[in-house]
Amino acid sequence: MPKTLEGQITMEKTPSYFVTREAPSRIYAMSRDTKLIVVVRDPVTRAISDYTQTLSKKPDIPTFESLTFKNRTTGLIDTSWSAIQIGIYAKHLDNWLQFFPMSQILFVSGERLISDPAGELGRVQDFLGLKRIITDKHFYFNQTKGFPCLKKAEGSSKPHCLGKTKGRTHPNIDPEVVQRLRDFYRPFNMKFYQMTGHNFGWD
Ligand SMILES: Nc1ncnc2c1ncn2[C@@H]1O[C@H](COP(=O)(O)OS(=O)(=O)O)[C@@H](OP(=O)(O)O)[C@H]1O
Repeated sequence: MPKTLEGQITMEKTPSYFVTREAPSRIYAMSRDTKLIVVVRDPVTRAISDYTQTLSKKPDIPTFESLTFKNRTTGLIDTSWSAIQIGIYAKHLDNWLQFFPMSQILFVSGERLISDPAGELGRVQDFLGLKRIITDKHFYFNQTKGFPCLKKAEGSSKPHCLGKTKGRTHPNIDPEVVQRLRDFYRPFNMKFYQMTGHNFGWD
């Protein structure tokens, strides 16, 4: 991490930190005052999104449905598959709470980041002790992209949407498999809502 002067905030983003066993102790050893921000979305959609990303790089992988189960007949879910494992948020959060208090962790709703980006970024700015500089005025909904985009990119006067790898069309997944995954995640989601004191509305 670069050195940070008084009055500056240094940010670093790595999606895999949240699910990496050693990350909390290492970050704690670096600075126990670090504020942590995690974007979470419905773990079922997250798993399908994860699969879609892998599929775009390796088109020959097995179907989502076959990777989901250890045994399709018994309906036993393969929790060792990372696309499934990452969505067990309560388990990962437990690991972080061994080192950091909840007051130092902000969970941003991935769903609200799309439906109300300014509102969600308002929470981020408050959490970081910043003035609410980014507001509704900075966003517009781009019909072609199907997502909110910035009216002006940093250092430019032109609108800016995220790239092609963000907001891909997901493949259709067998609704029975989706339902089985919903049932699988429900208790973990409930635990996560309890731990964070926030109902993310995934059920
Ligand atoms: N404004 C805007 N534009 C485009 N996409 C948006 C936006 N806000 C949130 N999202 C969602 O971000 C998802 C991709 O982010 P990732 O977390 O996969 O990115 S990362 O590669 O792990 O950093 C991506 O997931 P997919 O839809 O599965 O591609 C989007 O749903």
